Amino acid sequence: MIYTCTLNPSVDFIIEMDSFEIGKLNRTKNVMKYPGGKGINVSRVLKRLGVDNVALGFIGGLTGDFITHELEKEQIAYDFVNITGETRINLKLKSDQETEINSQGPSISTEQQARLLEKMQNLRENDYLILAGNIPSSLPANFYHSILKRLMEKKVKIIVDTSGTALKELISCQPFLIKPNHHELGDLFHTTLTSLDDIITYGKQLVSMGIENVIVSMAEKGALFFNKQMTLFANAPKGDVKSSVGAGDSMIAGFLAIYAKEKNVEKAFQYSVAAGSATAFSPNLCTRSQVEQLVQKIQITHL
Ligand SMILES: Nc1ncnc2c1ncn2[C@@H]1O[C@H](COP(=O)(O)OP(=O)(O)OP(=O)(O)O)[C@@H](O)[C@H]1O
Ligand SMILES: O=P(O)(O)OC[C@@]1(O)O[C@H](CO)[C@@H](O)[C@@H]1O
Repeated sequence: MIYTCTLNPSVDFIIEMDSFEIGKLNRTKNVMKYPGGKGINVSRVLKRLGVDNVALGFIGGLTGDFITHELEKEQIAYDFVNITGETRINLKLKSDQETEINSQGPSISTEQQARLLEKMQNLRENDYLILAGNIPSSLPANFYHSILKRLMEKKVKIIVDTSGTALKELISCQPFLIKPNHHELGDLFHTTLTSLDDIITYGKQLVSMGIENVIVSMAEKGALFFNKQMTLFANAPKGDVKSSVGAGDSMIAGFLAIYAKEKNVEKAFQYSVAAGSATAFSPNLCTRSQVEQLVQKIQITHL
């Protein structure tokens, strides 16, 4: 089974405006709200790609009810820990540019933390667990690390999509897959990566440090894939970007949707880039038919 974990889910409130001026009265053209948070996005895209999965994490209040209701409509299984606080609302402003305002989120008690860790004890060998998003400030900074340590010996395949210190300390636990973007890859090594050659050097370094598979996304410049056997480059198709929110999450879902069934990393990587771009070209997350239309446009080059 595939599990996603979202420590700090959100209701993503999307506001479209013809123009947006700070300090002025702005009127909306369109507003939409979606269940969000990185793991929840992965769950939603996986389901659209025909892959059953279970969403884990913390949820609370009326905003939490909205999320579970939407997941039920999409027939996505979940097993959240209920918290007393209210799940956050994140604002995504779309005019000529995209502006995001992500809230801090509710605090989570030690008892609630323990309940999530307990649920994770049910995971078994060859299950996949996606840990996606930043760790909220009310949780210990090493919360992901504690999860990985518990699940490593059970041979659960762990996918991590986070950044900064949380990502750095997980490298030694040798996750199955990580997906930094090229800025996050540079941050890991305290540098700024400007050329493809630099990105390749540091991507390969992560594999030599024990990470099985690494995808480095580079927005409209495409993506790179690294493992012990191969280094691949994929172009990103051209299109009209509607919202890049969830593009990275869709890449993870796209990769796993193929890998979990076929164990073919090259095909999984191609599908991953198609899913990322299909989401960038959609107002919210991609659909299966959008991904399948784009996948033929993604060329994979062995480097
Ligand atoms: N402008 C774009 N044109 C085409 N594809 C894009 C564009 N922006 C993003 N993508 C697709 O989405 C993938 C992920 O994008 P990006 O590198 O921005 O990831 P990210 O920083 O994790 O994204 P996010 O945090 O917005 O989810 C890219 O590899 C590409 O396939
Ligand atoms: O505040 P975090 O946890 O870093 O990011 C949360 C978030 O921006 O990430 C998702 C897109 O990847 C959105 O659905 C959500 O609002």
